Amino acid sequence: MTTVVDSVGSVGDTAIAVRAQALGKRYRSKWALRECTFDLPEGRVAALVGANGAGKTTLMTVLAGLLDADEGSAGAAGRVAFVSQEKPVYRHFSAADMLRLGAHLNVVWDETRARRWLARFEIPLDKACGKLSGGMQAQVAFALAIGSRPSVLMLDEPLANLDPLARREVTAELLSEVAETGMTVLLSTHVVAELAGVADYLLLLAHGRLLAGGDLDDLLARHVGYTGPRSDVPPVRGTVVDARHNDTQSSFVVELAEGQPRHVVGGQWSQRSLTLEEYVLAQLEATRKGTGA
Ligand SMILES: Nc1ncnc2c1ncn2[C@@H]1O[C@H](COP(=O)(O)OP(=O)(O)OP(=O)(O)O)[C@@H](O)[C@H]1O
Repeated sequence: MTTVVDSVGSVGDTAIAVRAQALGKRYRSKWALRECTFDLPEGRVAALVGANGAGKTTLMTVLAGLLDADEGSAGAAGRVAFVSQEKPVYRHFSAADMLRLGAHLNVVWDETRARRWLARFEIPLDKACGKLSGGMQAQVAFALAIGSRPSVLMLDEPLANLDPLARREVTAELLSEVAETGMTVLLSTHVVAELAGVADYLLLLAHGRLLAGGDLDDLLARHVGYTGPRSDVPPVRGTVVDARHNDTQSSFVVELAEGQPRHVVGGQWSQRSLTLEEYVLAQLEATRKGTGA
């Protein structure tokens, strides 16, 4: 069971908002999550990514304390709010009714903040939620979560029902909430490209296991793309995450060892930094081929 306490510990000077230790969850005999260990520092915006069925929803549900773990432990510091994929709202309630419910159910309630979110996205207060679009209903669910002033906000695929403009606006609003309140955000998504510049921490799940986790800048700094003449090996030492070849050309994604500098590569090779999406795709592809970590 997730322990919600004032503090779940710190690493050096950094307070930890969410800690998972060897966390495991199974449905009957099938493990959906296994040996999941990470420390998410406070004030971060963490992207939880992975293929369909990787275990993202299971992880969030366990972290939110709505499902018991079968192995290991999890803890979150302070108040946790969780918005599930279904973005639950009562169909016959208006947004204003939902806010009243939020005020009634939450120990801490910030009406101004919740109303500000609804106003920002022009959600009518008096219309029954059942008559709002899917994206608008999602905004009502977000407003409720924001109004509860969580220390840790977990959102399961928050961008799924939203149009491209709304997705950009929601991520921008989340960032400003983080800046104002210092809360920690964990959000799962398949729209990885849109988290560039938003997420600063990554949790990458594959088949229920944590494939990679950590500070996004660190992860991206240690993974480099190389393109050059057809070759079985890359032009640098390191772990090959992904390799692609055609008759004349080879491309590699290489994980450099910690502290290993990026050397200048020979004339026919070029190197480049990866985008978040390229990094995630390379890792997922490697797992699919069975070459990944
Ligand atoms: N209630 C359940 N009963 C049985 N198996 C389940 C249940 N919920 C999830 N699973 C299984 O657990 C695994 C992880 O599912 P989960 O929903 O956590 O993945 P996900 O990464 O969130 O997937 P998606 O991206 O498709 O939402 C899958 O194999 C899924 O079939």
